[in-house]
Amino acid sequence: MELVAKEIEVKIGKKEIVKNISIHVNKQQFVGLIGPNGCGKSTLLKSIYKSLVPQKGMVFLDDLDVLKSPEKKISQHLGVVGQFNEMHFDLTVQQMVMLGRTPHKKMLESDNQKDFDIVEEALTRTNLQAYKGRSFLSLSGGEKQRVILARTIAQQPQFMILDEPTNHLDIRYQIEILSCVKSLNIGVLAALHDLEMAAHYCDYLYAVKDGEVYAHGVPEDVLTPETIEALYHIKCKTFTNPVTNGLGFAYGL
Ligand SMILES: Nc1ncnc2c1ncn2[C@@H]1O[C@H](COP(=O)(O)OP(=O)(O)OP(=O)(O)O)[C@@H](O)[C@H]1O
Repeated sequence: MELVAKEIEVKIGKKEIVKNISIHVNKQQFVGLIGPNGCGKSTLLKSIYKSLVPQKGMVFLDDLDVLKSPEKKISQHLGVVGQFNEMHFDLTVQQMVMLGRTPHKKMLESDNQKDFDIVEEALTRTNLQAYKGRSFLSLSGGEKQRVILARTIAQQPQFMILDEPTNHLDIRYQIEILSCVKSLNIGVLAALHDLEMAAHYCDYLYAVKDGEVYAHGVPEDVLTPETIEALYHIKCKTFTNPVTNGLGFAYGL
């Protein structure tokens, strides 16, 4: 299975936010979207997961036409961890994660042992076992973020879209969450701000600037000082991070 977005265009009012962007995510590939605040990453992701209707373009999961298919059908294959997770009613953490099973169930079908086992595994993967009975609304921002990821894991999608999944998370949890997502071995499309994390976890990157793809390729080819300087209007040097042995970045104005 592959996730393909073709020639997506989004205009809000008179402003062109996404200009003819195409994205390809292969089975089990971790693809990152990078770019400065306001360049259009969230808008592009929203138009791929149907939270927003693009003026032009197509989205396919193999031959499933995402923009024309019912929500439930799409949710059986595609999970989303959005940027804002506000809720107005309260559930326990376990009940929240159980919601991830909904796309696989018939109307009013009750939760069975398999569902409970899947929820347990999702809670374990996200380090949330101890929070099972807690009220979702009482959690911190970072804890809520992990619950939303657990819910999406319980959905068992073949593809996941994540909009800045490490927002709210401390450094350890940023690493844990991205490692957890990577270990799922599914196709991933994630907007990321941390370039070292993007270099470490992504197989392929799209760099977006002013609503257009400025560069794309493997992280070593995209994350050059020249491209980073052009994207963020800063000075940048790259080096080998002595702790991770991966790509490191030094920035300045
Ligand atoms: N509903 C809207 N009405 C007007 N402008 C909008 C709307 N939604 C998004 N925009 C504008 O579109 C541009 C792109 O926003 P978007 O949220 O896609 O950027 P982003 O790359 O995800 O940014 P960030 O890194 O800050 O999350 C911004 O200038 C934003 O103000």
